[in-house]
Amino acid sequence: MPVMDCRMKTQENGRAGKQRARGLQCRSLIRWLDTSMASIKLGILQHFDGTVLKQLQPPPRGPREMHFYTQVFAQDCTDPHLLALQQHLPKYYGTWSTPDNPNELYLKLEDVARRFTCPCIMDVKIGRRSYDPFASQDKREEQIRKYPLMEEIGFLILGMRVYHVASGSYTSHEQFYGRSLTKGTLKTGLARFFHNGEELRKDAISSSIHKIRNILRWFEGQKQLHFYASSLLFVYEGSLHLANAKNRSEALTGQKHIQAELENKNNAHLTCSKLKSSCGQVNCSSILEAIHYVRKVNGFGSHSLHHQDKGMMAEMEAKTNTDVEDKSSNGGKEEDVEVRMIDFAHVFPSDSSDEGYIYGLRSLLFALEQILQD
Ligand SMILES: Nc1ncnc2c1ncn2[C@@H]1O[C@H](COP(=O)(O)OP(=O)(O)OP(=O)(O)O)[C@@H](O)[C@H]1O
Ligand SMILES: O=P(O)(O)O[C@@H]1[C@H](O)[C@H](O)[C@@H](OP(=O)(O)O)[C@H](OP(=O)(O)O)[C@H]1O
Repeated sequence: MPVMDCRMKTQENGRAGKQRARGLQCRSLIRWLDTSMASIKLGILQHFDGTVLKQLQPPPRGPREMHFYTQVFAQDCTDPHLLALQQHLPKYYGTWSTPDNPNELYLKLEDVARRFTCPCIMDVKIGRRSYDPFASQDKREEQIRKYPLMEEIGFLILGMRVYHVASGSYTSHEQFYGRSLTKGTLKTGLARFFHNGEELRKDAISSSIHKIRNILRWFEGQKQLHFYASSLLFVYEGSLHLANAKNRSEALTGQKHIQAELENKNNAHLTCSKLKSSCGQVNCSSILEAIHYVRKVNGFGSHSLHHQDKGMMAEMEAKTNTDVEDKSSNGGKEEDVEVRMIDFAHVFPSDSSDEGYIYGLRSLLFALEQILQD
């Protein structure tokens, strides 16, 4: 995989174009991996300590998202709804920046795909409207034009990447794929995410349904927040033999790996160890193929992160233990899949149920249940 020094080799409307627009400039410490996935909406900066970095968007979006994560993961948070919401989000480890540009902030988040060896990933925007109540008329029209069926269907596939077992490679679909789906083709379009070229991964569908139902329950029980243009991130293990045997052993080795990385925090020569260790097969690269890398060097990004890293280790440990316990109590099904809420640039306080998001979740559930039945 050729590594290019920050040459944005992608379409301007893709992820890299956006990052550039947001001012992510070439620095000797940040590299861009050349990849055919570049135009697909499945990318984010990754830190070598196992977290991902989401650059703060320009105001009001970025500060709003940061405020949301800060509120939900506040140490003194006692709000039962917010506490219950934590399990459905990537964990938040505060903000991050480089010493040479302390004003350029990133949200430091748990990498939801990290524990998977051959992660199949799908990003689905949820809700009947993908613009918030304060959006300009132009913005509304632009969003509606992109997917006029959003109101009726309640969700939109923004991108997916599926591991095909026979070829040992991935197939990808970018945003235009989701936008092309109609009520008539929606189920087939969605089912493609769960088809590995040989069989439909009904286990992954069932686990996803279970997780979506939990998120739906949270939404049905709360009246304080409304989410617009927010997504669900789906991840399941694409490698079949790993999917069966993975949880117990890999959770433990993954934990050891993170520990080793954190211990080597000041090692200037740390390279793509995650890539090598998490994905042994040549064609079986992880989400890392579609993302930027942050190379760790002395002092790079280590300021004010020490306690967060420790916190992360403790949480990883707890998570690992939970994984093992959950696996023994339910056969491991739900733990084979991640369904997490992401992208909170348009979350607003309210005093009513979020009917738009609830509609989207029910619609998505209905489609997945239909796929299983069919
Ligand atoms: N915590 C995470 N773990 C793993 N991958 C993530 C995580 N958060 C985001 N991603 C990946 O990064 C992509 C972009 O994330 P996100 O939607 O939050 O960014 P964004 O810039 O707000 O996107 P947009 O505004 O275009 O919808 C997601 O589609 C997903 O593939
Ligand atoms: O999928 P695409 O075609 O890339 O479209 C983008 C997508 O709808 C984002 O969700 C939206 O950001 P918000 O949800 O934050 O509005 C962005 O708005 P923008 O063009 O105003 O950045 C759109 O361009």
